Amino acid sequence: MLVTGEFLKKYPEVARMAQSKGVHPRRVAAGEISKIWGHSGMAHQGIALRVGRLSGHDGSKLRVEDIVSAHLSNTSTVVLLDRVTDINNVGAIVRSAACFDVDAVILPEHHSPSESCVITKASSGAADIVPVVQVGNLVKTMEYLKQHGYWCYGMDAGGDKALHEISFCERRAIILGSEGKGIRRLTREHCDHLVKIPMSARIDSLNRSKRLVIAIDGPSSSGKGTLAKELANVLRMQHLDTGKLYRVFAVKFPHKYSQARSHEEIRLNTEEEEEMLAALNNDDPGYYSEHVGRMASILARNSQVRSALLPIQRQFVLNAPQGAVVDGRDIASVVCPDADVKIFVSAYASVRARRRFRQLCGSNRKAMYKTVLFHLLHRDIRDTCRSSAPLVRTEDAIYLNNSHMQKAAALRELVEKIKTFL
Ligand SMILES: Nc1ncnc2c1ncn2[C@@H]1O[C@H](COP(=O)(O)OP(=O)(O)O)[C@@H](O)[C@H]1O
Ligand SMILES: Nc1ccn([C@H]2C[C@H](O)[C@@H](COP(=O)(O)OP(=O)(O)O)O2)c(=O)n1
Repeated sequence: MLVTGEFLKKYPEVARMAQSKGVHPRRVAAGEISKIWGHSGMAHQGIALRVGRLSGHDGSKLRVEDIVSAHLSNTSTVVLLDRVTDINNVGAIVRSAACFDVDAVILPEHHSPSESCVITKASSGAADIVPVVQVGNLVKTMEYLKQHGYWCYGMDAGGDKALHEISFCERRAIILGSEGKGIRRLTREHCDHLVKIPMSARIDSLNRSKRLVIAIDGPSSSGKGTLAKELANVLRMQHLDTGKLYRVFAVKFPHKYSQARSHEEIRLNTEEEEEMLAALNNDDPGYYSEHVGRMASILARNSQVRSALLPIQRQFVLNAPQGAVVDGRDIASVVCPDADVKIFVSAYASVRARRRFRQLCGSNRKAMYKTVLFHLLHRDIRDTCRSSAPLVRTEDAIYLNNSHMQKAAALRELVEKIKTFL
């Protein structure tokens, strides 16, 4: 044991305890400990103790099998780190794991801080409470855990469920990804669930004081609705899904369209407008069917319909005290031409069709990829080639093609760009 004079003055009892165990502290200068320690990014507090390797019950290196067999018949939580490279983060996770009664923290041998002494130090000793196990292959470890009754939950900003919506199984493996990049693709594919933590923490970092209007346009299934919703969430703004407004119109007031003579104004009275606005908060899956989407796209070609819906959209934006994120087809060009930020979101048609196909399968609706692609291409043509307020990319719009981006990455990129407008 090496200790500095300062440490001894502050904690004389530590030296007494060590001596009672047969360990004799040697007094050294702080620099000597720094030299032995060798990790310039991490300070020491004036004491160093050389110990044997962190080990399992039989003195060998601890393995995942040991953890599993020690918790065969009961509830168990293990945490897996997928390339978390920052030692301070590893330390903080091990400390949290000790607080939450986690049975082990598992990390890959490569691409993780490997020296047990560093992990012990960074975790402020919590690594003595929670076993830290290093494995050769994280995915194989997940498979092994699954065979032994564990469910794998990947923490991913693009996850489908929020943390508070998940009821965890009794035996669970929580997978945390690396700083910035998150969980790797293969690891993610082996997760049973992807869970996100609602992102309110980012709001402060954006430090927003200005009222903003953000216009987002893009073709069907480009992800504009998902991005608009998340942005509104992050920026604490109202979200207006104008496509939904057209869908609601197609469901509730198709007769207004069919009965209107050409060039006759379509009128919606106050109650009808309120009914439409109320329906925006109605999550009835009927509104999202392919049939209603097609109807909406057909009605949306008509300039009388567009004129009837325009004041509702503009009023919504005017009434939003913190501003609004509005998504649709003609937002930057017609609804909010003075928007502070304009964004055009796109993705290749095949990618969009796959997303829509998955969405339909996920909501238990019958779908064939080819049919979905066919309808989507038709919708693209209708929405971009119509004479009244077609889908266009305005010159001043930020362009985002998210074909090869996860939802979280696309959101991150937009947040970074929007920061420059704050
Ligand atoms: N970057 C992305 N990667 C994978 N799937 C995505 C991405 N963005 C959106 N999705 C999914 O694609 C589907 C359509 O997205 P949505 O936001 O509704 O598109 P839009 O509003 O442009 O029609 C949804 O199921 C959504 O979860
Ligand atoms: N601002 C808008 C929003 C939607 N529309 C039309 C065109 C779209 O095909 C339909 C349905 O829009 P919606 O955004 O719900 O469709 P997708 O979710 O992108 O498939 O409404 C429009 O013309 N102008």
